[in-house]
Parts: sequence; structure tokens; C-alpha cells
Amino acid sequence: MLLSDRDIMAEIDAGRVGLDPWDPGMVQPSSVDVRLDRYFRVFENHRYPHIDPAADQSDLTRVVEPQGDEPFILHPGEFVLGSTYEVVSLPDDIAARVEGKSSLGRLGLLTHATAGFVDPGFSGHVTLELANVATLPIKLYPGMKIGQFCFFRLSSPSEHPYGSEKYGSRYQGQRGPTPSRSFQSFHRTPI
Ligand SMILES: Nc1ccn([C@H]2C[C@H](O)[C@@H](COP(=O)(O)OP(=O)(O)OP(=O)(O)O)O2)c(=O)n1
Repeated sequence: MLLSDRDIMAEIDAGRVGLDPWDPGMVQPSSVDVRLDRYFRVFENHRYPHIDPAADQSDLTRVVEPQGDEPFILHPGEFVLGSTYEVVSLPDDIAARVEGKSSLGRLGLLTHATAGFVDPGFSGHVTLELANVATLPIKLYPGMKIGQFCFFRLSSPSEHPYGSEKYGSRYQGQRGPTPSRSFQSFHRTPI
């Protein structure tokens, strides 16, 4: 079930869902707007001949921080990682999705390429997969509204929420735009 504004507020007031920093003005009818943090990870493609999900390529990306009120310019076709300004924390019976904003989508800005799901139990900044599919560069201002979270109540609490031992939980507690940890516990079924 998708949580309404009043259900979201009740979960926040009960301390079960955390959004830090919290601004009640960000609540929408059944979502909460989130803002863009000031850190980005740009790809250093010259370092590798290919991207390998099985290999530790931690230096494939480099952190860039615009100074003061400077925007980050995202060029057409470019793909960088960003992150939400808010840290989100979910209990074991609520999952979330990060969604784009229509006003930005209409300009050609994508906020996640394929991964919009936030597990029950997750806590951390959410990493944004920012892409410009327009034909002109787009200015990204730290602190601007960049997307929205919507929240879903599970049919029952998760037995092994994100962060518990059972699963990898490779991104629990992540701070800022976090590069892929795909190589950690990379598994391939022989077929
Ligand atoms: N755009 C997104 C989507 C998700 N997450 C966070 C919240 C999720 O709970 C966590 C893990 O997401 P997935 O389960 O989709 O990723 P993996 O399966 O690759 O990671 P893991 O093995 O840790 O489950 O990453 C994020 O930071 N940014």
C-alpha cells in the first residue's frame, strides 16, 4: 500500500521513518520531495578499457564538489552519480522508491537509470544516477529539489531487513554518492 501524506507524517512523528534533515514543507500528497546534495562522482573513463561489475574499480569515479552557489553542469549524454541531501531510514515493514520529478523529467534530466528501490531497513543517503538525455547542458544546483520518495507498507515485516547479516547490504549507512560495490560478493551462476 502506498502511504498517503498523513500516513507518512504519522510514520515520521513516530520516529519509524527518518528523513534527516527533515522539512515538513517537502511533503507531497503521497510522497516527500528530496534535495540534491553538493557531492558528485564523475567517471574517469580513461583509467579502464571497460567497466567490469566483477572487478574492484573503485577509482573509476572521482568526487567533485561545486564551490559555494556554483551549479554542477551535466552535459548531454553524461552520466554521473549524485546523492540526496537527506539521509533516509526505513523500518522493517516499509520500503520506498526514489522517483524523479516531472518538472525535471520534462527538461531531460533522469535521476535514476534503473535502480529506484530502497529496501526496508535501509539507512543512508540515496545515490542518484543522474543522466542528461536533452541536447543542451543542464545546471544542477546543490540544494534544489531533485526527486521524491514514496513509501510502501509491506504485507508483513521483512524477516531479514536490509542491514541484517543475511544479505549483502553493501550500501547500508552509505554517505554521499557511493560507487558500485558490485564486485563485493560478485556471484555468477555457471550456465
Ligand atoms: N538509486 C538508489 C537505489 C537504491 N539505493 C540504496 C537503497 C537500497 O536499499 C540499496 C540496495 O539497493 P539494491 O538492492 O537495488 O542493490 P544491490 O542488490 O546491488 O545491493 P545489495 O547487494 O546491497 O542489496 O541501495 C540507493 O542508494 N540509490
